Amino acid sequence: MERAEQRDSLPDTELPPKQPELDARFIPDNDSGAADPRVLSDSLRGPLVERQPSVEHARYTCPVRCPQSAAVERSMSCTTVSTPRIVNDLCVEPSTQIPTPRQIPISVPTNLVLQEKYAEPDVLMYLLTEKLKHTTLYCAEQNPSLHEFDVFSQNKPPLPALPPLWAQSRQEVCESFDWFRSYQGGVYHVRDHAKGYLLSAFSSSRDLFEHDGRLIISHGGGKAESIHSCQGRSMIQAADDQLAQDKSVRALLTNYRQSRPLVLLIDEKYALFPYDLRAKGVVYAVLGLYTISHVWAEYQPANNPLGRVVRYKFAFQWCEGQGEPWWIPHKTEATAEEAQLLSSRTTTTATILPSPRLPAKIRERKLRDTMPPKPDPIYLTCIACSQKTPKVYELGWACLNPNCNLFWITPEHGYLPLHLNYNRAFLRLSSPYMLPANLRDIRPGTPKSSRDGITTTYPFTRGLHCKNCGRLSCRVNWAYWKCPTPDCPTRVEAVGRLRHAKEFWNEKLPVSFSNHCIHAFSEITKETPKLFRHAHGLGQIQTFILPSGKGRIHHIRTITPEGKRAADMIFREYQEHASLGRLLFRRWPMRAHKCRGPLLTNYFSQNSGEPYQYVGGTDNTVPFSETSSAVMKARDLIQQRIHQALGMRSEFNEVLSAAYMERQKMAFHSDSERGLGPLVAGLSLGAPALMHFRMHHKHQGEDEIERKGILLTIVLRHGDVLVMDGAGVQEHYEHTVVPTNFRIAATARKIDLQPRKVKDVTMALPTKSNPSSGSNTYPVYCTGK
Ligand SMILES: O=C(O)CCC(=O)C(=O)O
Repeated sequence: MERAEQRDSLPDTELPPKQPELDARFIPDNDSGAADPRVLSDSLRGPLVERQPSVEHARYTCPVRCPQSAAVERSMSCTTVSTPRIVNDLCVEPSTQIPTPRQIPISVPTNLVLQEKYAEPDVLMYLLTEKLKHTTLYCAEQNPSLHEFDVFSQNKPPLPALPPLWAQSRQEVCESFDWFRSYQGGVYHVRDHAKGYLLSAFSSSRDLFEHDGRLIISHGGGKAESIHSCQGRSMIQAADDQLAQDKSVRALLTNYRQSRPLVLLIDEKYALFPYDLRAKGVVYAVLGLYTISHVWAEYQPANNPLGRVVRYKFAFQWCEGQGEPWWIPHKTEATAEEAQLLSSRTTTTATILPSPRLPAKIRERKLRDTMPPKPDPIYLTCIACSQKTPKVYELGWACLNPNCNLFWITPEHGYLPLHLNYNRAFLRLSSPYMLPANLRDIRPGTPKSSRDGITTTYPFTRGLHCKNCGRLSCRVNWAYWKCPTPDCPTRVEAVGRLRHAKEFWNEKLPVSFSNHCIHAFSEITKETPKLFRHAHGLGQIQTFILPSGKGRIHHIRTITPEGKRAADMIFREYQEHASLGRLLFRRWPMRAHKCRGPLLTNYFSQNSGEPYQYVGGTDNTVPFSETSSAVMKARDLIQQRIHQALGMRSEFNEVLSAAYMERQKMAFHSDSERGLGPLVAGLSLGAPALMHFRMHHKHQGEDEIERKGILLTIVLRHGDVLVMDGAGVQEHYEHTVVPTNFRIAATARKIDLQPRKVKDVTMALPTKSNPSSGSNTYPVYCTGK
């Protein structure tokens, strides 16, 4: 059962999701209690100086001076509940009445650091409630009640109003907001510059949200420790140094050099944002445009053999010209002090108003920070590499160029320690960056009807920005866009003219062959093509034979124009009925995927006849008696062609109709739902498509070519019928269909009508490199016995 979820590949640019980083400061010691040279002491070891581990370096002082101990040795980190644990710089003595521990695996975000990857739920609860009010912990346990702890959101005030741009799923953002179209990475970059940057849970030390969010410091560029799925097994990939030439870092550095603004977004896990987004049902919110005011590199502790990694840090400053950040409540009257500050500022546009909510102490600090800079120079030049580096930390200046021999070394104190405070002068806002007028409004426009009446082009696949509630959403329905926020009335009709098949006759194929291509390693053979006669002329049949009796694939083509007439009429009828609402083409949520929030199929579909669980199940099924006549005509034509060309009688009781707009496709999958008959046949209408076959991921061997390669490609044209003949085709192969333009397909199957029962099956999930990798378990229906 590997299907609907795989049909809809994530965009090819995507990377596996970021995983939380572990903090190497607290890796348990070896049994002897002696310091492990691999583990960082309180000064991070650099590449040049070999330091001998010493007991002194193996001790940490508890910064909150808890009553139990003033200093905790790393060697004390063990798994018993009575032992002190070190959590995010806090020495924590768990309560003695903790009930029997039950070990559960947890994934640890960077701002909650446990010594080991296992902890008892009660200890976690204790830590969370008693010590870590500002921490979000995501517990990857099976028990849904323990699935997510969000202690921080409990302590944040609810978001006072909806943001001007927000969404509930990553797909909603990516499909409707051109500044951020990365499904899994945190940096969206195009042609070497960054357009969008997502702030999420995986923060690192000294990430900051200052000046009410006008200054945000974050580490960017990936390479965090991550968990990868490999043939069903999870494997940890250690964190690695970020390099200036890594794609994301390089793009951000380009923005910095060119003072090119980019958009910052947050999700509801971003702990430094002062409001709880979830209170308003917001999962993603667009903050606005920022420029990068400073870039530097740091050592961060990491769970890798060196115990540390290089991380690039970026200081993002709010661009003036966008008005006041939307999350700052409007202030009615400025105090005399603030009025003075306002008049002293050089900017002519929006100015900083301290939020009325902020306590007086913070207001004072803000005022101090925004005073004109003291003579203290922020940037100094390194004597070794001649690069200018800002004085980032209070302790002293250090070269922060990771390629320099003096990286991370201060002239006065040697290696910088782990615990560092920022130099306050460094945190002052730099001179404001004024946005060019054309950038001041980043809200997407409303979809426009096209002048030529064609509404199947790529821009019409994009989502909607609701002018009423600010929600970004996907286009779910064929006939209209609708804002999904309950009670929001926004609806935009998508009326377009019907398209004729002949408009696609001259579509260019992205391949050099015109009918098919068999890979040399595939062992697939083909029979000599045969002609056959049908009511309106001649057709041709080409049969491909899969090795070891795994099945056959028949490509039935109608070669005379008269033969295409039936297909022309069905194509037209499909479109008419879809625009009249007699055929409800829509996109369906997939049940297993790696993205946050629901993920919709890439194409529109409607199922007719018997329920087909893969795409929408019974929700997406209209009985044949009520379905559009286009569907019934498509089924009849498929059955006729099979009879005329192959001499076989077939009677299909289910038809999945799929409509693809420009750039939409169905990703690799196999039609192996239990209860499906061995014959699956599809009619192609409209633009041509490439249908590729490759080995099923279950049967992929060690051989790289066999594993990755496409073994057979068939060009499907308007009116063609493609028949997959034999259960072995689905068992051993996967297929994908990539249309060149607007296309409709009707795929018919015979579904066993025996009562079905729910059963757990493991199905694969799409990834960038292998759309069928990974696994996940969810209930599907299958035949009884
Ligand atoms: O012809 C198409 O569009 C692909 C249909 C298909 O692969 C399916 O429905 O399983």
